[in-house]
Amino acid sequence: MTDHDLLELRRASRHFGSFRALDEVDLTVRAGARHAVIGPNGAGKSTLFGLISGTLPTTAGTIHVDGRDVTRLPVHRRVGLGVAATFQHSSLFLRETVLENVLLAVVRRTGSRAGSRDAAIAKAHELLDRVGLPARHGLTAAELSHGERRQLEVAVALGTEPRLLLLDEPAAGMSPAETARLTELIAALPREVTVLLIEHDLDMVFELADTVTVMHLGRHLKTGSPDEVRASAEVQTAYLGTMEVAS
Ligand SMILES: Nc1ncnc2c1ncn2[C@@H]1O[C@H](COP(=O)(O)OP(=O)(O)OP(=O)(O)O)[C@@H](O)[C@H]1O
Repeated sequence: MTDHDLLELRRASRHFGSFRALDEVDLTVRAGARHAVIGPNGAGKSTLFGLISGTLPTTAGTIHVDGRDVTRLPVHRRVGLGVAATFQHSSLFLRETVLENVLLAVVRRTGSRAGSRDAAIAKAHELLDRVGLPARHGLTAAELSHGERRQLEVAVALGTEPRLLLLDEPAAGMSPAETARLTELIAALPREVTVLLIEHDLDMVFELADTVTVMHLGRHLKTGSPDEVRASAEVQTAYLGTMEVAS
């Protein structure tokens, strides 16, 4: 399960006009990894996620998931292959209940076969338990705190039974207590779920990640273990004047 490459980008590029937001990026994510992507603002991290999830077309290069070329597949086909994402801008249905939000994802994955609704509801409750929102199922998503909404987004993403979970700044705007809870939640995910995480909170990154990729100015700068990345002079230089790599 965890001895192969789940995601492979080769020379993946995204240009906006003449601007190279992502420039020939190679990235390999092992199955079962907790792999973080970090880099200063504008490094191309969100663009990279857009290419992997399918919300942004690639200008050049290829993307493979489990050996299959997904470069030109639309988002829903990638979801069907097990790629799920949470984004910086929430995609929750705010007027629906917390349970309905998760249920929609579960049903989208399993289909709405007669007799399967009870199982889907049970699954949705199980996911809400897992993300720490068991008592919130009857509230609308709008009634949740910011941190709880991020937890719900993770439950919605898990509802599609992903093999690859993309988390785009999940701790953005969270209190330290909420970040700690979210970190625990991600750490407790089963290894069948490979996690690719963009995060500015470097404490969270270095606590969770077994592999860290550093992006800079649209290019891949370095991939290594947290210790290798922390010790890298080129990484320190890239961050100079923006933020420090946590020690
Ligand atoms: N639709 C667009 N049109 C033009 N330029 C864009 C577009 N989207 C992103 N960019 C540019 O591409 C570069 C990379 O942006 P991206 O959002 O991927 O960076 P990031 O590393 O995620 O940054 P942050 O940490 O601030 O979220 C930035 O210079 C950004 O201004």
